[in-house]
Amino acid sequence: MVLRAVGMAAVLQCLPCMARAPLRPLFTGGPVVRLASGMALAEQAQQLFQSTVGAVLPGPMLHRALSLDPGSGLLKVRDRSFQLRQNLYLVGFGKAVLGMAAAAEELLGQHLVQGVISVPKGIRAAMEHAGKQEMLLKPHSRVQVFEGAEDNLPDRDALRAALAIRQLAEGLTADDLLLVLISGGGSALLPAPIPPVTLEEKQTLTKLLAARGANIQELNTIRKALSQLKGGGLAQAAYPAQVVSLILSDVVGDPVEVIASGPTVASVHNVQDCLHILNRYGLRAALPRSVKTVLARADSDPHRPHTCGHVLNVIIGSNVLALAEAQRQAEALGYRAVVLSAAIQGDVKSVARFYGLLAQVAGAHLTPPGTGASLEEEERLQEVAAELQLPDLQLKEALEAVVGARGPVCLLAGGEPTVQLQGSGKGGRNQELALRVGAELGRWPPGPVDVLFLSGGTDGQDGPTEAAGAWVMPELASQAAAEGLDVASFLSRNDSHTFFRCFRSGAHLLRMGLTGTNVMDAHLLFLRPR
Ligand SMILES: Nc1ncnc2c1ncn2[C@@H]1O[C@H](COP(=O)(O)OP(=O)(O)OP(=O)(O)O)[C@@H](O)[C@H]1O
Ligand SMILES: O=C(O)[C@H](O)CO
Repeated sequence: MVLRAVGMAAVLQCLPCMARAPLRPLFTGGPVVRLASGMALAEQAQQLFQSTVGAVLPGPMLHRALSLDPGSGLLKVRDRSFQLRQNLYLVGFGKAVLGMAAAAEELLGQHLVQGVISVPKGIRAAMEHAGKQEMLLKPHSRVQVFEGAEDNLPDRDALRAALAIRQLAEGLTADDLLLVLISGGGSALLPAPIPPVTLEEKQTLTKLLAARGANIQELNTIRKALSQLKGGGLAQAAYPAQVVSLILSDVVGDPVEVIASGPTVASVHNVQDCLHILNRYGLRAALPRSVKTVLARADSDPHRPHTCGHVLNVIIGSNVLALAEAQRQAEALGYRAVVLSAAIQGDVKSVARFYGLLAQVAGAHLTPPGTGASLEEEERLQEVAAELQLPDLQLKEALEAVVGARGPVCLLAGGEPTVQLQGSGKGGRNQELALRVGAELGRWPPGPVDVLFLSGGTDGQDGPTEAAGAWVMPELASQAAAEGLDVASFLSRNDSHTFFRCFRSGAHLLRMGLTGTNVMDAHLLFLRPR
């Protein structure tokens, strides 16, 4: 009751501040802690986040992955070469594909005959508005653009795009090379249900599975079984042309068969796998007749599984790559930097607890004996880490590095925690994580170490908000209380964005607009002994 009253007061108090607070650009947030270099810790954190995103922007990624010898027309992709002679075709689907296509056309345009891409509704206008010309195709581009899949759901526009992509692929010959640009969101942007399954039926099934908690592997296994193009179908349609897929990963572990439902990767799943998943989420009994028909047919279909021997699938950007760049930049700024994990998953509350304990334990290693965490906290940290089951976690290595550092430390991680929505507030998983970590950090007595935690979505948009994420320090809860903002109350409503818009007039929000890329989230934890 008390909490609710405080929360309402805070919201009311917030409204005027939201009305008058202008959106602050990145780098102008209220710096509080200064490093020896003179640059504020908050500024460094935001700069590092920008570097993380910068490493996986479409242009730099494409240029790293491809090289063209203009004289001979020889295209090199990794250790493979392809002869270009006006025989190049391009298709693409995903949230980051507009910028990828622009970069590809700039690099290979002289050989490009035709292209078709399927990208999210409104993305061209958003990029134009943000002045990101490098993400836009040139006026006389050979690439036809379809916009669709509003709210990340397959729709009629995306279906039209998928049919145009299929048509282009089916028209190719053995002399042609098909460049396929793939990024997250590609599944919804390439719907081509196998008849008699309809778009509406596929949409309903996808929504039901997602709402009942199916993970992306499960969801995409079902999508593949019901699609003409997913699970290797696109590669099959393009045969006998050579196919090169350039993939920007938005899935932990970069599994090519899962990202955008692997349209150029032969599916290894059978009907039993699908039935198992449908059973698990209580959907088997209520399946539409059309879905049952397609699943029943699948086992005896001579065209499946698709063969993909003519395909080269290449991951050109990922969370791992982005974190590696952030680590390099942090070390250039004088930090001892360690990548903890690129596979952070699990409930946001446990993830926040993990970072809170990590900050305390690492902080203790940086301060004189007796001023920091106890053995008990170290054990709690190990327990929480074990519960999260992060396959690639380098916790021991990170703590050893902290012990050896005796100076500023930056621990980096990435992935995609989940938020179980309970309230009707406005937020995203990054802002919620940051707010929860802020609350955790405030629970410990402050040691002689400055601490800052930042969480940001590399696509620049955290949930349905205009911010990419937020950054926090241990003083957050007490400073918020002084402004009449109760952190727990905002958290109970999943209202992290409203909190950060109010707190210090939005100074802790990361605002960079849509970045044109998407490799999940980045988490940066800075510790600096005073
Ligand atoms: N009020 C809220 N507070 C916290 N998290 C929220 C809130 N509303 C939505 N979300 C979370 O935001 C996520 C959806 O946002 P977003 O589009 O950024 O993620 P996504 O669908 O995983 O796409 P991408 O992988 O491109 O980032 C969901 O995980 C959802 O739980
Ligand atoms: O499109 C999809 O399937 C998801 O974004 C995972 O890549």
